[in-house]
Amino acid sequence: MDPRQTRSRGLAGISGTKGVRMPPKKAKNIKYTLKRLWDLFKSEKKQLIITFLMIMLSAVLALMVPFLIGKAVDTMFLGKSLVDFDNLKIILITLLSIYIIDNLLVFLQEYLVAGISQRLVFNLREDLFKKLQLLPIIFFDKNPHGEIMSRLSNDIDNISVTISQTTVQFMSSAVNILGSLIMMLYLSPLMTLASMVTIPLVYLLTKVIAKKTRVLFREQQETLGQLNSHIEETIGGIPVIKAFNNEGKVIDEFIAYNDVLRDVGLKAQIWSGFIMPIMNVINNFGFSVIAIVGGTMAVKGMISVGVIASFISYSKQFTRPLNELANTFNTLQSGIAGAERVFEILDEEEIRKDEIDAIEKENIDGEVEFKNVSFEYKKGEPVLKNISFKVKPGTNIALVGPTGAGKTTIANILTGFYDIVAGEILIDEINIKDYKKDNLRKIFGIVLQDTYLFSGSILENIKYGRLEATDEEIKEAAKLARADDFIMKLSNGYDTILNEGGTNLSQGQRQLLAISRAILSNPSILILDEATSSVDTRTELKIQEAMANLMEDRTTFIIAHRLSTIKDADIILVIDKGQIVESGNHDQLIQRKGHYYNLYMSQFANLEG
Ligand SMILES: Nc1ncnc2c1ncn2[C@@H]1O[C@H](COP(=O)(O)OP(=O)(O)OP(=O)(O)O)[C@@H](O)[C@H]1O
Repeated sequence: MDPRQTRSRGLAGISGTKGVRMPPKKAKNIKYTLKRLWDLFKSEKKQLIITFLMIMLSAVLALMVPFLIGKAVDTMFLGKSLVDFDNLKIILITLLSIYIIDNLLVFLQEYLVAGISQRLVFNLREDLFKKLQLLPIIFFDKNPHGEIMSRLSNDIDNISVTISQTTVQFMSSAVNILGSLIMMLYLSPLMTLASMVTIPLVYLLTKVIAKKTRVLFREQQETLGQLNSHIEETIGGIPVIKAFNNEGKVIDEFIAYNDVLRDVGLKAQIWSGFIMPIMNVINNFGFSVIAIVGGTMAVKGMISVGVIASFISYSKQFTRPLNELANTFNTLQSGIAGAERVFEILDEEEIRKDEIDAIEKENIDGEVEFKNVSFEYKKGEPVLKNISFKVKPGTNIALVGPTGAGKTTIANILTGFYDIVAGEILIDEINIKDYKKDNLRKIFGIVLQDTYLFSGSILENIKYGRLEATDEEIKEAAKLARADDFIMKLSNGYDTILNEGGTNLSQGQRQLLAISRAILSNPSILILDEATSSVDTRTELKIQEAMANLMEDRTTFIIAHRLSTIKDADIILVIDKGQIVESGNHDQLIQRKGHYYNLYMSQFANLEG
């Protein structure tokens, strides 16, 4: 069976090149990929050696078959009218035993290789998933999530199929080719020479087709990744798609990706499908040459008919693995394409490891200083320029400024989620780079506008703030966060199961849970992204009370949208185009009649009672 057909289930067999954005094709380093794949096999050395020994035994048995067939034929051509039945009986029983043992060995080989392949991809899958946890957030900004998932599922699947189908194939083909060649040479060097005429043809054909299919298989996997990320994005954005009546648009986009996938898939299959028919033609040509040479030799009395029969069998045993190897090469191309994509992620740069002398500080006061900090998400596109400020522990800092100014970015780099390009960020006079990563994470509590909640109970979701917290501590935190009221009104209370993303709660409720989480984690520095969307006044009041509880005695950065929050802040940093354009408290800034004054007049003045 063609191994590629087993893989073409579901979406995994589609692709093409028109209409849809395709990444530029780079010439990949096949040797490097093969070496990495080979390294994976090292842990399975013992099993591989056992498999190889079985394959050798299988091959020796298989090599005896044509020889015995030749002998059986010759029992009938003894020059007398009688057939040598005694001898024939022994030969036939031997042949039967060989067939049985050979098939048993084949079964055992398959069994062993299935184990090897499953263990290898099990490890690879685990390595890849662990790697994802070690990658910086910027990696996930750059790579669509559906595409990453595609590598974890489809590409790993491809590698698994390739390993299980090619390992035995390569070993047995090599042994069989060598063995039959020896037997052919032993039977008739002249006929062996004649049967070799086709080998350069086979070599050329494999090379040309493999080159073509490797590119196509890679293209196919890439398009599949794009299709998956389109699906993922579409499912995630269903409410928006429906609200704006954009079903037709996303369907059209899907069809475009699907078209491309079908075209590339088709091309890959057609090219790899060329191999077998062309091989058959070449083989038949080879057999004709052998028949002519062998026939002539038999007529001249140089060899017996039995030898010709044996020879033809051996030459079949010689060309069959050669054909299979050519075919396996295609499966290998698809596996290599998958492996390249998996290794690409495994080779991504991880978040820096803790230095040996990384600092661990138990009690953080919460003093924060930015010294000439610059930052860019994309090289050459600065988002923050030369930011400097210093705040004492317990200060309440409001970040204000037009949309896109860089307020969220300041929070992002403070937590160490992104590495800065220049300058220093200090917490309690220690550079955040010098802290142990775990320590740094514990310093911060973050409450974003759009809280991420996982599928699971409310209790588990709050517990995310501090995994070792007891149920009592969790409930205490929820009470302080004013979330307890609404939780108790739910039919299952704290055990209520949330959907992925917490979509069965209101936005206000989600934010109260986020505050509960932050209270539970008891951080030294808080980062709050105030919600812009309006919630009902009662919930709003609760959120404000909860936030006030949370902010008490902590250094707090608030990406502020409400006038009351801004007015209460100890310091307002006015950010514009990635720079601090003004700082001070509300009264000072109003008096200055600068940026803040203008912002205040345009956004808030009419709100004041
Ligand atoms: N993950 C990212 N990758 C690349 N660019 C980004 C990323 N996040 C933000 N930016 C860019 O950085 C700039 C600052 O964005 P930031 O989110 O910090 O603004 P903001 O002041 O918080 O805006 P808002 O008030 O709308 O939330 C914007 O131009 C934005 O396009």
